[in-house]
Amino acid sequence: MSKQHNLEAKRIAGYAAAEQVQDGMVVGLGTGSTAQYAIQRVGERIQEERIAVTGIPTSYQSALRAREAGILVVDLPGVSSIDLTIDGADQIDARFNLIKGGGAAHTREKCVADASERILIVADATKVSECLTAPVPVEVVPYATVGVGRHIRALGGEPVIREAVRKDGPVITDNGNFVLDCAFGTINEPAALAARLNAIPGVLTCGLFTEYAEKITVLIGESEGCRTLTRR
Ligand SMILES: O=C[C@H](O)[C@H](O)[C@H](O)COP(=O)(O)O
Repeated sequence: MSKQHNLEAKRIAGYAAAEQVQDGMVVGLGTGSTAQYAIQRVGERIQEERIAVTGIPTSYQSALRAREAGILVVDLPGVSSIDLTIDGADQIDARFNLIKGGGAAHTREKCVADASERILIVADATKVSECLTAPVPVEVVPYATVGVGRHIRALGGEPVIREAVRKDGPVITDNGNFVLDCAFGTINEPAALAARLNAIPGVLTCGLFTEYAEKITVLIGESEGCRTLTRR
């Protein structure tokens, strides 16, 4: 898939998800290039249809984009529940386990997912895979980085500290932490791995989302339109 086709697929998925937002909803706003299209389209619908939407951002990126789009933004502690969250993913398996955190936002994304009644995952077709195989982002308290790396190697992973692109040194998350990208090869038991990773002292959250399949709908953008994926 060319970069242009890929962006168009993301736009189609993001826009389709935004159409599911209804007047009066509290909506979780995901992070990343696909979720940004949904934010943009929700903003347009607020202008065009005069619907009332309260947006709950999952990152500074989504808070800023939502503000630009004219969406009223409230932080997560300001609401008791979220009607619908629209978010992207780095990989989606056949059972709707996810790998998230390519944008280092997975901790807040998981908090928002947890508070949500329904979750729309928007992606292009390259994100769909029978099993999870992509590196797992793990948010780590900087003080604990070396020890966490040792635990991850003992679990069979190969951790790499994520480097910033336009700054020397590590990526710093919105929570002030580092991210270790951890390659495990094919992940046969994602829930068990997530539990082990999340139990390491100094780990804030790993990017494996394994507990939300029941409330997830996956929308895949394609040149002919948007396809809803069936969970197996
Ligand atoms: O931390 C970032 C998020 O989990 C993103 O939703 C994920 O990385 C997908 O991003 P994109 O839509 O840009 O591929």
